[in-house]
Amino acid sequence: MARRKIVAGNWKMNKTPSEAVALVEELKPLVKSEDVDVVFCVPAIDIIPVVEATKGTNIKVGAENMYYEESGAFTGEISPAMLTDAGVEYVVLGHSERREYFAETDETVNKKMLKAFEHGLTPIMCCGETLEQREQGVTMDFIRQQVKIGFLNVTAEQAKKAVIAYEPIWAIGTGKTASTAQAQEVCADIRKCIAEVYDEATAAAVRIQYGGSVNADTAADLFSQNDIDGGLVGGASLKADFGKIVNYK
Ligand SMILES: O=C[C@H](O)COP(=O)(O)O
Repeated sequence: MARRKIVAGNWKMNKTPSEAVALVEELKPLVKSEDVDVVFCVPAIDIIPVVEATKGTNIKVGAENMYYEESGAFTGEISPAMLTDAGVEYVVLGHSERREYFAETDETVNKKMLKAFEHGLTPIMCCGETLEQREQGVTMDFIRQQVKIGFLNVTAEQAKKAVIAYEPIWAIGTGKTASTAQAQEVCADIRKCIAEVYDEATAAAVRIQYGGSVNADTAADLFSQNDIDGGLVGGASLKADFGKIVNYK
């Protein structure tokens, strides 16, 4: 069965609540699609107004992070139940910016993955190598480790619903997109890794996005690769171009 494409915008730390609503209103008519799942992953404080503003559209709302505990004395954190209660369906986990600036590790990402599934949230688990790792030829060893630890104790049934975002760190926010061949090669190997950990059926079901300077000019080539099922888009998700990326065909 063909995998359904999924194009998600990661707004990162951009847009106040009122700006968020204005952006949703601008993008709403542009991101209509019958064939593509469209997700807006927004800052925590924007979630409630964005859920409200996207009602009745094809747009799903995602969070950019969450904590792995149910509730309690974890000042500043957001629980999975808070997200689901607010109408969130997706959650970005282990973005490289969180790994770099907020000390996220493969182990904490794994805890978050398990908790997200427990609450019926769909994780978009990010992985990707640095430029140094690519130059040293250890890209796949590194990514395989991120994927294997991230999916530890995740069942095959859960894994089938997961989204993995391959984001080479050197391509994020740099304007330097990975070539379609580079992106396809890594996404295919991630799928192979999932097949080794689980089975072919699970590997065939999991959706793998590419992320890193995706724009309206590069989306069509990238998203038409065999193992690339859409994109996780940063900068270009904050402008009208996002509509062109969703409707890349
Ligand atoms: O999550 C999105 C990625 O970090 C890509 O960001 P970018 O499209 O601005 O390069």
